[in-house]
Amino acid sequence: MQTQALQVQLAERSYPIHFSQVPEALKAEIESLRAAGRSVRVISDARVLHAHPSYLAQAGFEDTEILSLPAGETTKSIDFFSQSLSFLADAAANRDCALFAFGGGVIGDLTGYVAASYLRGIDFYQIPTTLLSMVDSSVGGKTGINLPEGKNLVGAFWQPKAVYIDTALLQTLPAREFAAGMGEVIKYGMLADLELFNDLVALDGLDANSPELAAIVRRCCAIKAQVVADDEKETASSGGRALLNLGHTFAHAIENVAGYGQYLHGEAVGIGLSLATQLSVVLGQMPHSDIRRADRVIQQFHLPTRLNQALKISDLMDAMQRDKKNRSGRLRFVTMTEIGTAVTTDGIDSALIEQLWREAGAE
Ligand SMILES: NC(=O)c1ccc[n+]([C@@H]2O[C@H](COP(=O)([O-])OP(=O)(O)OC[C@H]3O[C@@H](n4cnc5c(N)ncnc54)[C@H](O)[C@@H]3O)[C@@H](O)[C@H]2O)c1
Ligand SMILES: O=C(O)C(=O)C[C@@H](O)[C@H](O)[C@H](O)COP(=O)(O)O
Ligand SMILES: [Zn+2]
Repeated sequence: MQTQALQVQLAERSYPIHFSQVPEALKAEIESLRAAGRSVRVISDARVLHAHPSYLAQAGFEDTEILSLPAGETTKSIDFFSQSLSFLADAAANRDCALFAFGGGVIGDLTGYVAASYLRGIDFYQIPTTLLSMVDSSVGGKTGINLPEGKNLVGAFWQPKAVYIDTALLQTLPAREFAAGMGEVIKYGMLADLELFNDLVALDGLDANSPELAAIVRRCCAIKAQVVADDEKETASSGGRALLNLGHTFAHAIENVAGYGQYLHGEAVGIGLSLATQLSVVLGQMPHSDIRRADRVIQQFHLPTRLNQALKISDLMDAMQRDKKNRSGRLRFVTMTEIGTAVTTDGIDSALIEQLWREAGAE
């Protein structure tokens, strides 16, 4: 198994993703920051700190001020953004403050946006603690919070200085959260890596103890690092970073309309991947048999492919109108031409999307 760091290549904003001897590497990082006279602060959530009460101290963070926020999607909000800024301002943190996110995607996205905003930008580091944050959210610098009107509507592209991935932290992750992370793993297979998709199909299951886990996490990070290096701020006129949004036009609408936290992000992505596959089939880009192929793997990892409650189609369509990929008032979707190859697709008839929602259990 490869243990050396991966590099996200972004010229002066390049950074490493560390995978081995993480507590030791973190300790060295903290020592070097402190030796340079810099202050260190951490934002985390109560559940993570409860699950790993001594991890930070062992990784060199003893005597570090830690802001512990409530766990869950509703923490990715203006209120907790404001509270996090006050945490830094109350301590008179300077521009040399290094801010660490210790948690899942909620903490990573929020902390990154706090770092992007405080004093117009301070350094931040990611220590992801969920599968989802290890394979996706800790890499790439999309930071932000939700608004009542839509997911991730406020934020900034702000790259971390380094990412420290320690899969041992996943030992305490609840099974439902592990499954949610698999939503993004399956997404990577479907958008860019048929071999990964087929490897997932062949697995009996996957959990924190599986010998295959470390290589799968690294593979997802490598795909993301490449896509981000090629199109950091999602400005490509087609394809590019937007492809990482496979399934997300549907998923974000579900999360928003059902109420943040009702569906975990990865669960909504499971439904979104199924719908993106159906859309690709209806557009004549993939054979009908791929619907079953996709749904099988999504269900194999304990994720839904249909809604568990009847959301209103009109609300879902409204939420989609606020998707950041849209251009000139027109919806833009990510579809596939085959499993393992994604493309951006514009100009889809909204009646077709409404029909897909209906089949997913909306009304
Ligand atoms: N920035 C990006 O590129 C990107 C990518 C994907 C998802 N996201 C965002 O990430 C968020 C979802 O992240 P998430 O799935 O990590 O959710 P999360 O951060 O809410 O964490 C999930 C739950 O697991 C708990 N937890 C975390 N680590 C634990 C551990 N090791 N042991 C026990 N419990 C633990 C948390 O307290 C929380 O209750 C969404 O807001 C989504 O929009 C962002
Ligand atoms: O990093 C990206 O780019 C992604 O799209 C990764 C997604 O998994 C993630 O959910 C991201 O937060 C979605 O971003 P958004 O721009 O659609 O809000
Ligand atoms: Zn996502």
